[in-house]
Amino acid sequence: MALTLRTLTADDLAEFQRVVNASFLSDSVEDQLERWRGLFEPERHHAVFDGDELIGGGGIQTREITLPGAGPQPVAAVTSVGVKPGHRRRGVLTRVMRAQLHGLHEEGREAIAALWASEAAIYPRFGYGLAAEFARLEVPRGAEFHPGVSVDGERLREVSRDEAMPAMKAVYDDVRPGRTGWLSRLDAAWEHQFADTERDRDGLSAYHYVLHPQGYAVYRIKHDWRERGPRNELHVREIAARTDEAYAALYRYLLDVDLVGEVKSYTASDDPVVHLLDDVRLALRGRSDALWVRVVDVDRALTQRRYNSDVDAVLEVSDGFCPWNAGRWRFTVKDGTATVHRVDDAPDLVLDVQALGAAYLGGTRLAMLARAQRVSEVTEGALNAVSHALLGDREPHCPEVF
Ligand SMILES: CC(=O)SCCNC(=O)CCNC(=O)[C@H](O)C(C)(C)COP(=O)(O)OP(=O)(O)OC[C@H]1O[C@@H](n2cnc3c(N)ncnc32)[C@H](O)[C@@H]1OP(=O)(O)O
Repeated sequence: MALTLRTLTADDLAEFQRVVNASFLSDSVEDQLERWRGLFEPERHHAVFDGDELIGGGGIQTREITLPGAGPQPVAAVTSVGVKPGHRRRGVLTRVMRAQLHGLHEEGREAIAALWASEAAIYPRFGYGLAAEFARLEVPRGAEFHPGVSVDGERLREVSRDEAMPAMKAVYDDVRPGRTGWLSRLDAAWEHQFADTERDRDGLSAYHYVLHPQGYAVYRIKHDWRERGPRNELHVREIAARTDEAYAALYRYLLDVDLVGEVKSYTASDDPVVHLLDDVRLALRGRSDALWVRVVDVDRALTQRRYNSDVDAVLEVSDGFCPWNAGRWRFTVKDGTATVHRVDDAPDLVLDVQALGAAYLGGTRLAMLARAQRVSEVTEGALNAVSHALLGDREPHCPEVF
């Protein structure tokens, strides 16, 4: 039987979530459904049917993402992608990806899409490039800061979720416009991110909420009591602060919690805590892929962020999945602002749209991608010039999996 694709209605949520949960090898539970409902935009979700049977699909959340120098801008936040076991490798995902990306282009909606990938091999074929990584950090309890660190001496308090939430939202919204990769969060997204049922805890404690007048931290404890003394782990879920002093104060608090052996976090790859420490080697660190970005429309995407330096170069872009992007584009930056026009001129750089997505948030260097044979320089000097223009002041970071 031929497969069909359509957008969803509110009534489809339960079945859609069952299929997506099953695809992730998870059970479906009712309270989870209610949590999803607040984030569910049925008309932005596509599903594929085999006859009457929903066999797979994927969705978009309407969000903003902070871009280098340009603050929050629209992003199609791609989520809940899954295909029923037994119906894989029949092209279901490909149909959903096409409906999403071609739809965004045809309707002139978001100029970029972004996602977290369950497996890194899935999305490059659809033009997604690795734009942001996260760092895994482990710092032993009590690790000292270097002598020049100033913490502001404000009292930090552990409070209830109800007291913490409004303060957290206020801090987050103040900090977000300056943090490349951070997403807008509706109340439903906050509820989802900080849901705290027994199942969400995965054997760890409930969330602890720490407030500072200029910031907050949320953590769980993983118990580990040993004969030689407690080695409990403190897992940081999120930390944000309006000032560097408040950030240091929050970290100092976390590093001094009694009965803890190790403080663990998944954080920005340039989290300053490493350099707050007197002995930087005390911070064990690793990196993994986080946010993948897809440039939907080259011209609209490149003009909606700002740049580090002036440049004028012709980019020859290949794009097998979204052919309207393929061809030569003159990319000119003056005083941080770009203009982008289709041209027939000879190219200075040749690259795939995937490389453009990877470099788009200012973290992944085009010059490095050239060494990985993903970008070719035609005109000497063009590579370093464009690469430098794209770089951001901070590493992009996405503090939530959506
Ligand atoms: C943003 C998110 O939600 S990420 C979550 C993604 N979902 C999951 O990981 C859940 C478990 N996996 C699944 O549900 C499915 O296997 C999916 C969604 C990953 C793929 O769905 P399918 O319908 O089987 O993909 P489809 O048939 O369109 O495959 C397209 C191409 O991608 C390849 N591909 C598909 N899945 C994978 C994978 N996991 N790893 C590598 N390649 C893959 C296929 O081989 C195919 O290649 P081809 O065009 O050269 O033949």
